[in-house]
Amino acid sequence: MSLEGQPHHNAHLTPPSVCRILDANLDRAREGIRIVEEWCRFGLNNAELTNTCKQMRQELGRWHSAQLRSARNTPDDPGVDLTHPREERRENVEQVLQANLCRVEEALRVLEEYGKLYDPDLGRACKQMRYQVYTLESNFLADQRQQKLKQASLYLVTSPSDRLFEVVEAALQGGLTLVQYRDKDTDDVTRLNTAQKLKHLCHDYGALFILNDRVDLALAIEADGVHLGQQDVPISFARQLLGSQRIIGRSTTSPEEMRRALAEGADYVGVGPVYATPTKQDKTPAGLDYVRYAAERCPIPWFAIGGIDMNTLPQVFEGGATRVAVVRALMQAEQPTLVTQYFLSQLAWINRMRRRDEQG
Ligand SMILES: Cc1ncc(COP(=O)(O)OP(=O)(O)O)c(N)n1
Ligand SMILES: Cc1nc(C(=O)O)sc1CCOP(=O)(O)O
Ligand SMILES: [Mg+2]
Repeated sequence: MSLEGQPHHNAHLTPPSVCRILDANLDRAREGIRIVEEWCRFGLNNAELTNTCKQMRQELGRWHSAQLRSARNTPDDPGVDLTHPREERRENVEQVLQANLCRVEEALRVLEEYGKLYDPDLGRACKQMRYQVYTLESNFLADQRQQKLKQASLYLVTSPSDRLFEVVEAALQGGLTLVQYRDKDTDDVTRLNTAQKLKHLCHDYGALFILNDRVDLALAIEADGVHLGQQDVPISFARQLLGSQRIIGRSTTSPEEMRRALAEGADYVGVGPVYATPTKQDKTPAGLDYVRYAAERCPIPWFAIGGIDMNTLPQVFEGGATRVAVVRALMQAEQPTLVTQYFLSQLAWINRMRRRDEQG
């Protein structure tokens, strides 16, 4: 496009069929961006992402000249009635967004290639926008992950079990939104396969999937993040490999460990063990005093962990916890869906109470 906003001087020589392709894909890209923009605005309340979308829509609008619009010939378009059953089913917001980001990327790629026949600047602009969409997609994913982390109040840390998938799925059906795969005793092939399957299961329910200890495997299976203890690799090392888009959690047992985890950029911390637990026998309990400390001082999401079950939950609440992580309470539950629902309802209640107290 020239400085005066006029298309390239060869534009009028562009064949009508190419103009039709450009017209259809300008529409497709703008519609897709609009769908994503609505979520950035109303779902995420994120002004920066909303603005990026808006600017892209406006730029595409500027390219949609009268010449391209007049090439439209909907009655003769054989693609109008073609749909795929997969396009008609969307299970959750993420699927809507994924599908539309994909649609936008494809449309921009088409515009980039055919656009060169209309005006080389259109090809260049669309290439740039395509990269912007990739960046948007990863910022967006990161934002979604952080939102989900903030909203999660119950965290299931798994233990080896013949019912592993059954229990995790039952808990997801009960509303669980955060799962960590933890198996200290198996081999890497099994760990990798299990992690892969669990990730898909969690994502089918819109839940986050975190891997315990292993940054390499988390990267390989594109997990949402990794959980690292004091004896695991440093957060800085994990951050270098995983980037800023993924979640890194850190176990802490004392104010000093919490201070370091915060300074190192952890996204959340484990606070415990609150009580002695057979699941982690070698760790001395930090007790409720440390829970109270976290309640007063921790500015990021923190999960009380260690010996938490339906009986100890009220004391943990009294200590100020609003999020808990459990192993046995769910892994050994006969009815994990019901137990999840019980925990979630208690956590929702305590969170309501805390918010009410904060508001005075
Ligand atoms: C949520 C959460 N908190 C703490 C831990 C414990 O991590 P770590 O100290 O590295 O011990 P292992 O789990 O690796 O035995 C956790 N996994 N999750
Ligand atoms: C894995 C783990 N980490 C802890 C910590 O304090 O860092 S306590 C713990 C085990 C928690 O198991 P349960 O819910 O069965 O008591
Ligand atoms: Mg560990």
